Amino acid sequence: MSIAIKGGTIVTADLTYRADILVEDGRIAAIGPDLAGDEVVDASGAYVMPGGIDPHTHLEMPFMGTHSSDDFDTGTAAGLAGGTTMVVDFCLPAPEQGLIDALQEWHQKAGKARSDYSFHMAITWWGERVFAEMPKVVSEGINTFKHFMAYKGALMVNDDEMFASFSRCAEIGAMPLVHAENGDVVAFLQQKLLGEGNNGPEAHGYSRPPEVEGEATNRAIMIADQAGVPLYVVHVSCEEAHEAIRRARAKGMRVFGEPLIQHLTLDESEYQNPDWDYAARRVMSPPFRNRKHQDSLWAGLQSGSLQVVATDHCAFTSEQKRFGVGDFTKIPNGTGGLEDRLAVLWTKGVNTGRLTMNEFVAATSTNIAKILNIYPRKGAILPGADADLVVWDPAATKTVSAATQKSAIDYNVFEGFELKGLPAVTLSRGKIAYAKGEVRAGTGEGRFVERPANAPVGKALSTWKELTAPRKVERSGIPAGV
Ligand SMILES: NC(=O)NCCC(=O)O
Ligand SMILES: [Zn+2]
Ligand SMILES: [Zn+2]
Repeated sequence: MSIAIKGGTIVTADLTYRADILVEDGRIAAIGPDLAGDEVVDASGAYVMPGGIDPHTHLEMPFMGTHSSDDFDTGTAAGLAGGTTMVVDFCLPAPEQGLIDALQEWHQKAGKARSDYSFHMAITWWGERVFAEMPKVVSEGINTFKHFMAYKGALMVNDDEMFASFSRCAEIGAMPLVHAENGDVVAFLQQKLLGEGNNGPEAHGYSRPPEVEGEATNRAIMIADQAGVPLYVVHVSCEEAHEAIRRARAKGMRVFGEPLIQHLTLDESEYQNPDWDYAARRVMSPPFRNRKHQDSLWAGLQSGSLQVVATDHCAFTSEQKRFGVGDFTKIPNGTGGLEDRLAVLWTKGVNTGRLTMNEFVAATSTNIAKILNIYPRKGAILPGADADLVVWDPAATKTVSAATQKSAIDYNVFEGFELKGLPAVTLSRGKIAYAKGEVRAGTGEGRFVERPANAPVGKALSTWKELTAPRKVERSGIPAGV
């Protein structure tokens, strides 16, 4: 069965033009005028863009004594309703657990996905087994390895482990990711604040100042450079971290930065709310920052020093957040955003003139497809690409409300936001997955997307590192005794 998307304006990362799209067998079969299909999607007055790719989600994540409440079913339903057609989640091996064993567990969980998905593999401990299994992970279609520099005593890895893992990534054509916060300093500040009686959600922000993020980002960049591998910094929230990335890129280093839609649009005043639940629902790491940091992140997207807008969707209910009453360090860290990422970025970015429509597509889809080495299968509107598309109605409006969301939790951090520009129809591999407010893709219809190793930037960097590696100077006529 074929579908013709007719009358719309195609918006990609580099072009805006009027054309129809014919979709057949899950792929884009043709782009041009007057195309016909078995079914027609009317896109007049709308933009047709590559479906969003969210490279940072935690669905059914085991964390802080509980599991995040959106699983691959509700999480990907929320994504499709918001125009996101692929998520990349994090596979988290338990202490001493093998990577391949953990991967099997994550494949099991993701069997419920309604949209396509992939995984990053987290390095949560270090040893012979992890070293040996990393290439197997790559042969299973995963080319990224995540390192937490925070969450001391849980997910955190130390510098020597990071250097060993980054070096292994360089050997096997993979790319490391980092959650960059100095976990030792955060752990110290948490205890200090608690000791001083500062136990509410606002103390979460005080315990993770921008400096700890900036320091860790600089450190990760240095370690990646010494290991000879590109680096992707997740949830960049502040000028200090952005500055480190900007400086590294200006020196020719291959470093990518990912701000979140939450950090771009919500600020630290949220933690001062007198309602404990309200503030706790917004506890995530890094925490929300002030206006100066938000302006820095927007400028990074505009200038190209930051490339991707993600969500870090890790949704806990109010009841789960209450684990931390009396001790902010026990509030499960994480917020939602999958359903609203595109519409909030459009409203606050495109409608305000901060971003062009093409920059919007780059930041929500195309750039990450290139970084993760799945372009142009994903992130493109080209013949042969997967027909993951969103028909975007720039005139549609809504007020964000937890009461109408697809996510399983009982609140929304964007509650009350007035959005203009919404998905009308989302297609996932050529099928209508969302239309008229209803998710049509069924549980389990999503597919795992394999991501090959040796992405172009990684290959270029290893060529350069090899060319410029230290070489012994061969000398003749060396005087005796020297
Ligand atoms: N970000 C957050 O607070 N929770 C999810 C885990 C992580 O990404 O650090
Ligand atoms: Zn993180
Ligand atoms: Zn995360």
